[in-house]
Amino acid sequence: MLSDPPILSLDRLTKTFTLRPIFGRATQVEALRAVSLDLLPGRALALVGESGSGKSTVGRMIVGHHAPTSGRILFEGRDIAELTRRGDQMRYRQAVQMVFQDPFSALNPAHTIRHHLQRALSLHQPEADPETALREILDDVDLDPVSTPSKFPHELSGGQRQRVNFARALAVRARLIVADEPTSMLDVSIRKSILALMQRLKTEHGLSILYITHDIATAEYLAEDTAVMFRGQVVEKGPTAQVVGAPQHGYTRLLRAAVPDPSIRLTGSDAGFAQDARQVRAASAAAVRGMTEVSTGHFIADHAAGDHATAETERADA
Ligand SMILES: Nc1ncnc2c1ncn2[C@@H]1O[C@H](COP(=O)(O)OP(=O)(O)OP(=O)(O)O)[C@@H](O)[C@H]1O
Repeated sequence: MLSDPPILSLDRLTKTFTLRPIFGRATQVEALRAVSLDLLPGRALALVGESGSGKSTVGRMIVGHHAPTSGRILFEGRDIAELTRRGDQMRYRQAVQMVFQDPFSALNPAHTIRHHLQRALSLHQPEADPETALREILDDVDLDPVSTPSKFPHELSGGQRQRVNFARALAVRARLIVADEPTSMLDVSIRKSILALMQRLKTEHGLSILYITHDIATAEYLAEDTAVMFRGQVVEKGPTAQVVGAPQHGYTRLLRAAVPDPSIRLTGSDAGFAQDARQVRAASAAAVRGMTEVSTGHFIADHAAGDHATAETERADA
């Protein structure tokens, strides 16, 4: 599996937003700075980082909501900017589906679940018997195939609505799901079951998943590979076991330390740790010049400036 070519690659993807206030001068936000990532078929890649690190911008660019300022998005080796034929664009839009944080946002409150799914099924699986296909797809996402079709979105729980969103991706025969914080608006008690559903879609349906999250602990559950973002750059990436289990970049260690895991001990006083955290963040925000492979497939960023501060902090943490 490791030798399979990526289903999706980001090649030095950069996005600068220009903010034009009514008064005052326009300002620029560098949301993404030369992000390069590979997602392998049938696997999950967790894109982890704090709020504002650029994760959602990556997801939105993959599904075409924003055009890159520079860099490329390759789907099965083809630059999506070069998909100029309408048929190719439609196939891409079908193959890559997004599931959002708010399970309500993609559902029309005026329509039943049957309407949402059967429309997708009739367009993308015209050969299938509509009722059988509907039942199977609801079954696939653990929704009751008898009672669910006639319900409206507001009659379902948040977790059930999110299941409908995944069912819709199955209905259009998606190959890649971009799941942007798909559990963060759900009750803690059902988050794990949605992660389990995604795990099953990956293993049983061969779907590839870009799992966007601020919660590094959940990456371990779902994703074979993890990339950590900070201030629009990837600072560490590789197999989740290494990136989350044995992080090498100062920022990832900081993110990991914020996980309430009793096996992680912070040395020194809280004040000392906060001081270190500031140093690590300052160093990690510096431009990434390249990546160093610290073990097979596991890379950490080399920063243009501030490397010294990062190294010092890591020694202090060790
Ligand atoms: N449409 C936009 N116009 C201007 N700035 C934007 C736009 N979208 C995102 N940004 C800015 O880009 C940066 C990255 O935002 P993004 O939403 O990608 O981060 P994130 O890691 O997904 O955070 P969150 O988890 O809070 O959504 C932020 O500084 C944000 O304010």
